[in-house]
Amino acid sequence: MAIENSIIVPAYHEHDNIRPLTTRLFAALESEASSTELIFVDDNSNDGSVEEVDALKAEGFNVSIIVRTTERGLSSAVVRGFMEAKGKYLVCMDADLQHPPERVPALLHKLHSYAFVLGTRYAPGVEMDKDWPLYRRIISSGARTLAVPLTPVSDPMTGFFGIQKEYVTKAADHINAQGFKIALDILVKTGIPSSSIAELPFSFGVRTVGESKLTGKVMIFYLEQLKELYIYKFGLPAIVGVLLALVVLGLFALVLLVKMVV
Ligand SMILES: Nc1nc2c(ncn2[C@@H]2O[C@H](COP(=O)(O)OP(=O)(O)O[C@H]3O[C@H](CO)[C@@H](O)[C@H](O)[C@@H]3O)[C@@H](O)[C@H]2O)c(=O)[nH]1
Ligand SMILES: [Mg+2]
Repeated sequence: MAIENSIIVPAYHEHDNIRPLTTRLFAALESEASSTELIFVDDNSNDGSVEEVDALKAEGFNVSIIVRTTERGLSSAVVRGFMEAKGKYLVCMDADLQHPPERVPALLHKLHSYAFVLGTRYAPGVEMDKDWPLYRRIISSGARTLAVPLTPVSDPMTGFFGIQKEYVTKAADHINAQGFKIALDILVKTGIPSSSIAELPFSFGVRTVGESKLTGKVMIFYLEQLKELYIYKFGLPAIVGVLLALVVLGLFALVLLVKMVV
């Protein structure tokens, strides 16, 4: 059967999550399983992930693994997976089961009618796992606030989303594959209108096996990515103009304050 759907999973040291993700995903897909491929994009983890994928393939699952040896990084791994995908409908999700495979069919269903479907953790009826650490919640909401001027979506930080392949192809030359926030980059660079974007609430789980790869370096990458996206969206002169206006307003307020006090 022709492949309609491609599920792309960036994976680094995720050996223990590969089997549960694959079996849960294909079980959830039911009749759509035969038209779906699952692609892991691994950065030379050397942890038995390749052998696990081979075993799953031998059991009949349509799963493959791309092993990159000269590149590293979440977003560039996703871009690589998108480029290799055969399907018209592309889904990106994490390997660590924080994105429930059982929500993929609903996401694919919406993707038939919308160019972009965003898995959101900020919607009525869904919740963060209570065990998600407070410091991660604070970082996430700060990062989310900084992205507000860039996109109207409720969860620009999400790593769980779907996109029709034609839109990736159009944006391919502009996507910044450096950082962790590929959904945000695609949303800004493709300029997909709000009317073509749907949201799908999901409950964000806690990683139970393996470790998060979020580091200070990743946060710096995020700030650099934001700078690039602001310039991309609003243009450098507009950004400089707003900054200058803020400085002038600040000085004006300071002068008023000094006059009131003196
Ligand atoms: N190939 C590859 N995969 C990577 C790399 N770094 C991380 N990954 C994979 O990318 C996924 C997310 O990485 P985590 O380490 O689990 O990230 P997180 O801190 O839990 O962040 C997640 O939550 C965010 C929301 O707060 C998401 O926005 C983000 O995309 C990610 O899903 C996992 O499948 C992980 O193996 C890398 O350098 N290379
Ligand atoms: Mg994670």
